[in-house]
Amino acid sequence: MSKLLEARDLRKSYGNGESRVNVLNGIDLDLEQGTTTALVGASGAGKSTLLHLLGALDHPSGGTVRFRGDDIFRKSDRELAAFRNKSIGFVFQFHHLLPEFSALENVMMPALIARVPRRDAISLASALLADVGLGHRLTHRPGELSGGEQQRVAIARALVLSPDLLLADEPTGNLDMKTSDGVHALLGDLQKKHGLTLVVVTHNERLAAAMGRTVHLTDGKLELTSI
Ligand SMILES: Nc1ncnc2c1ncn2[C@@H]1O[C@H](COP(=O)(O)OP(=O)(O)OP(=O)(O)O)[C@@H](O)[C@H]1O
Repeated sequence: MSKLLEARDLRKSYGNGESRVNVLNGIDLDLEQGTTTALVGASGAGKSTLLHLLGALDHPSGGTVRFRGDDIFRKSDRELAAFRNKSIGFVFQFHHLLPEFSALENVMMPALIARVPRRDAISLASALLADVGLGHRLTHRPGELSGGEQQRVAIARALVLSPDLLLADEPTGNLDMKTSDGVHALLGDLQKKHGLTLVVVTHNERLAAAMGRTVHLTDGKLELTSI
């Protein structure tokens, strides 16, 4: 197995002086290519903060993240944005689909922004929507879809530029249990099909245990709780 990502002594603080809060206090984490990691921890433990650093959405206060050996925070902002668009897909609890666009258009959007030719973007997006079980909902707008279906569209959108790493931050946080199980199962299937490296933040320890290894964030440090 080859290493996709290596975080070392990753630190993040917010605020200054007396209002300074140390959220991450030296995180070491290795992600092997094609593996799934569930990230669990209490509310406010810093799970989203860590995911944002792994996905280069924010800069750490200290430490390094190497992606295929490349120290990502040495890149300029412009290089970092290009790296992120190419290599990392994000799924959030609130998926921010564009309400006035169809499912197909929502999934195509990152591809069009990345200047993928329209015809290719349509076929990529249609295939991904079929993969997430929505091949029959291409022209529906988000408001015409259920919560679980909307999250499936968001997952398809996250995959449209073929990322190596998919980061999902409580993707089932506002779904009922049955729908959550379906979305987690889908993430597992897509991880295998696309050979993705997947990190999923979840409060649901039952789903976490079913996903692969679990790492637990507590007091700003990570503990491996299961493999
Ligand atoms: N931009 C920010 N400025 C200041 N403090 C922040 C900022 N972002 C997060 N924090 C603080 O960092 C801590 C960790 O937040 P984070 O959202 O990473 O936790 P979490 O484990 O994802 O929580 P939850 O499970 O409730 O989503 C919290 O105390 C939060 O208030």
